[in-house]
Amino acid sequence: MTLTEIIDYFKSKLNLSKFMDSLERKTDFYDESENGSEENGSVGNLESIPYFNSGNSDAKSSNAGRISQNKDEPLIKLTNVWKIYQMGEVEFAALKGINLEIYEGEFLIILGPSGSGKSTMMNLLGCLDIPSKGTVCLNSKDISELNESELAIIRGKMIGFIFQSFNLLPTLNTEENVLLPMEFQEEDRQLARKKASYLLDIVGLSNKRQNLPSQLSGGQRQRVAIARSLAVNPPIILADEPTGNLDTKTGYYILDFLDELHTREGKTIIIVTHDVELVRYATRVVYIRDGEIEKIETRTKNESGVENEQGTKNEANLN
Ligand SMILES: Nc1ncnc2c1ncn2[C@@H]1O[C@H](COP(=O)(O)OP(=O)(O)OP(=O)(O)O)[C@@H](O)[C@H]1O
Repeated sequence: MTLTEIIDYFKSKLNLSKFMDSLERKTDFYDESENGSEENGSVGNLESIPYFNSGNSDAKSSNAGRISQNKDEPLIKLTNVWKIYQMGEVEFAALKGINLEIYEGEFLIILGPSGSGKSTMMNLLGCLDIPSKGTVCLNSKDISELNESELAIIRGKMIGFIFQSFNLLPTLNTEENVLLPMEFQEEDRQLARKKASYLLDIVGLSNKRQNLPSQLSGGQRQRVAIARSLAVNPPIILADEPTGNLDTKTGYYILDFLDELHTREGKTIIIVTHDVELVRYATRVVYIRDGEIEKIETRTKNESGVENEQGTKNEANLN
């Protein structure tokens, strides 16, 4: 296949109208599952299972995946956060006194050059690491006070990760990679398979369920990673350079996809990137440099004009 053919293939598979249709079919899917479960009696109480139980095609108004009791409380709050790496005798401060509040429903881009501390920040936001100083609160819980298994549970339920390198398990096929987080959450196997099948349909990979990651293109791997990140219906999607290893066109399909998740599903999307082009998707952009926040801008999506935190309309400095 030539590159153009691959892109055309993605276009046909990952088109937004199909995605919309899939979302709208969500209720039907759920109803079918529920009926099925009644017939065979093998599936548990579906009302307790997120993602497919909105019962309303307007997922945003359905509280699907909602975690904050109070929408005015930040979902994630960083207070005077420092991350200091120890290299023998030498200390290096990768983050220096970061204060940031992230609210449910934001599409936040954390933008900075190489070495500015983006991945360090992502690790803290995703509860993959704890700060050296200061506090990171997720849904008003200080993550430093949680033990490793509590952190793992919180991560599993609340955050879907999309990594630049996809982080798929090479020995598992497409479907098994998507099933993995559901297995960690000990979901019913039969329902998990239905969800995996549905998610692979959404991302246009139903015909690749048996393929190993090595038998997929970069864009397809990233779509598996997205399906996997959605498996447990996390309210937050955290992506580290999600388009970093993709060609431009495929990258935009992935971003449009995340954009739909934000708009249609009300997901909180957080992307760390060095790519200034991505700010067009953001409702807020946090610029970081040398471990510090340089400035924060509030944006109206898809407009070049932006507002800063004080509400003053500026032109974004895109350089
Ligand atoms: N484990 C570590 N030990 C020591 N220094 C580290 C460690 N991890 C990161 N650093 C340093 O912290 C700084 C920030 O690193 P980080 O990976 O967060 O940057 P980044 O903005 O994600 O960079 P890139 O875009 O190149 O991935 C860098 O100077 C890096 O060298």
